[in-house]
Amino acid sequence: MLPSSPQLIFWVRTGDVSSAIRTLALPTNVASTEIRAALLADLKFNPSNLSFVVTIKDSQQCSHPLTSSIPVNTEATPYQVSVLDLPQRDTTVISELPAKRGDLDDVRAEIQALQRQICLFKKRAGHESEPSAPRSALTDEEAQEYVLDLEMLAIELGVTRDLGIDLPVLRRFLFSIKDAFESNPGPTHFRQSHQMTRSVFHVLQANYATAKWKPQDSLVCLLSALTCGLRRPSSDKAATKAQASKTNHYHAQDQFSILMSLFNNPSTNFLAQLDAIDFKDFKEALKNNLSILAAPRSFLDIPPRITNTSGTGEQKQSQIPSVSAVDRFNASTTGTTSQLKRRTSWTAAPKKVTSATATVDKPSQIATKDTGAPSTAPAASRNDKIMKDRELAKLYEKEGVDKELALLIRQDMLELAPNVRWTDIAGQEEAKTLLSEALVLPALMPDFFKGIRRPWRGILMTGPPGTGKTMLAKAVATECKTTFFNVSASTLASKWRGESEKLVRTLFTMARIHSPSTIFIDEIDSISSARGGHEHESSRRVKTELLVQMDGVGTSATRTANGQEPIVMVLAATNLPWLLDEAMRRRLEKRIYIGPPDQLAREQMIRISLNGIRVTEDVDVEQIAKQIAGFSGSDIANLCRDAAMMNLRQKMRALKPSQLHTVKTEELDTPISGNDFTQALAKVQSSLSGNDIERYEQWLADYGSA
Ligand SMILES: Nc1ncnc2c1ncn2[C@@H]1O[C@H](COP(=O)(O)OP(=O)(O)OP(=O)(O)O)[C@@H](O)[C@H]1O
Repeated sequence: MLPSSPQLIFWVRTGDVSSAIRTLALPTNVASTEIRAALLADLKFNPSNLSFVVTIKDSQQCSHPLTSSIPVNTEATPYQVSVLDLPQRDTTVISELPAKRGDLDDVRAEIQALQRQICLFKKRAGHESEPSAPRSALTDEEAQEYVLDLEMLAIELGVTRDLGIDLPVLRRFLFSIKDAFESNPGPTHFRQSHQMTRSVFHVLQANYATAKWKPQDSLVCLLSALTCGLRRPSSDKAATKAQASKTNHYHAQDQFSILMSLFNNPSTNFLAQLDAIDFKDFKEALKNNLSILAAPRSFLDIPPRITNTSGTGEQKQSQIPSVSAVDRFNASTTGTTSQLKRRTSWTAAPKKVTSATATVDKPSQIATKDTGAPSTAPAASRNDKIMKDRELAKLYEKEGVDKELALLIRQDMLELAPNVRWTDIAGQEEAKTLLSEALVLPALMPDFFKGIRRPWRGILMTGPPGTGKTMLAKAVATECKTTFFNVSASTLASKWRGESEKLVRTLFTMARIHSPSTIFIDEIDSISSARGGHEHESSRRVKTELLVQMDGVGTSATRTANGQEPIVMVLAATNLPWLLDEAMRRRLEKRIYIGPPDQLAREQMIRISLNGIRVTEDVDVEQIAKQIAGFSGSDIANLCRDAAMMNLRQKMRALKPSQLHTVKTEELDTPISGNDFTQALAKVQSSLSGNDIERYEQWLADYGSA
């Protein structure tokens, strides 16, 4: 049975499964790299033989206390000790013991820290187990995450494929279980059930081949673990009545009837096979669910053989899962309100239908209706996206990416389509060539770009404000088809204080996963100015983490799907290069100057700015460009904007307020004239000074590398 109160679960993960099994005296058929046991949490360090003693009770609490001495002087993979705090859903790795025999004091300190943390966890768990402790409801995002995760487990085991179960059916089922948990508050929560299901999955995966289980057995296993917290109404009639009146009964019916629609023939020999496995928690859960399956008539007031299309009036309603969460989920994966509306109306419809064939849609019907259109193409593309998301989620999990931070990074920093092309940028030819070479060639010839030819770890773009540094970074991402992470260093240091180092780590891990990627760090000076006594401790730590991560770029052990080293280019920009400290400067190996545009680039810029706008013949672009020598790119953009508005402003000024509403666009949309430019030129000044430029040139002469 699932624990009714929060518990600590102690995991010992080792690289060598057999040695862990030996060491912990666990049953040998638990052939998983993750060995689970309820924690008695006696962890003592024995300095005389450099070992720690862990005493573990099995999950039935105290039937087989296991005491074992685990050597910490192993040369093997380090032991990783985690505490899983069930109500919190997170597994917290609280310590990683040294892999090699180190300094005795280090090991002792490590163990002591571990003990302190276990105490803390215990206290917290004790506190949270008080009956009055409120249980936080699942957010939509969490629910989506769990459901996606569970779908992935089912897919990974191959059961969906082997049983031909449509994903929409499975998803509706999973959401209905989640809903049932929420409206049927019991000792167990959906979060715990999800965690339980994961544990079951690991055992299933390890035994799948050897035990020769049928796919439906595995799926029953997973679903049983998931639903075991949902108790069927007690045999006590009064209690049953009370429960039914609270609609618990119907929620249980929901999950049961869908389960039945998936498995009309639950395996009969399954329990016998299961006896070979010492995994009491889920065996108990499974028994509960199989007994429900075996007694449909007593539990549900419906005919014994339930198919997707059977049922009567009220049962029909009860069998329709609560799909609001499904809709929200699907909407969030496809992102269109109209589709959401269509689906909502579809899901609401069966309640009104009285025909005996309208209870639960067949998988094929659901697949079609779910897209809101008869065509299968949108469904295919959405499925592609879901599969892609799933693969990504798997990779994130494999690489230990914190899900919440990943979400924040995706929301705040990941720009999917910057949509700036090289041709949108006037001049800066050298920078364009250098940037595309630095990124494109290593991707094309990874074998060549090794050793001394390894790609640049980082490139610094420096120059006065408004000269196109940000545009260049975006164009790199568009033209070189890389994933683009746009990070403002000052935001990183301020907004994320406390979490910033972790954020930096997560950012780089994600960049490797999404390789080839560009991480653009604007205003790098704000995070990496030369160390001074006044430097904030947390900024210093963020900077250090950034340096560490940049060192890892190009030397990562993480490989892409095709076995290549991930390509992550750090592109930094600053208007104040002289503030950069030496450590950062060294890592930004290529340092290039993005200066104000020359005559040709200014002409180009004017043409780009006026693209699609009518101009009169007296506009002499070459002449204007000469007049604005020393202007930055953004100054030129402002000039053109001003010139384009000049005529309009004058016309608007001549109109009375009442005429403003009736004036036609064509009347205002007149071509830009040479005179407009003359007037605009009188107003717009260059934002750059000669001294500034000299300072950049001096810095580039000292430290530049392009
Ligand atoms: N070379 C250029 N080609 C076309 N437009 C440019 C160019 N340089 C600057 N601009 C214009 O100036 C605006 C600002 O450019 P951008 O933000 O890339 O400059 P920046 O060098 O990153 O400035 P800052 O250092 O202030 O962040 C752009 O939106 C664009 O309109």
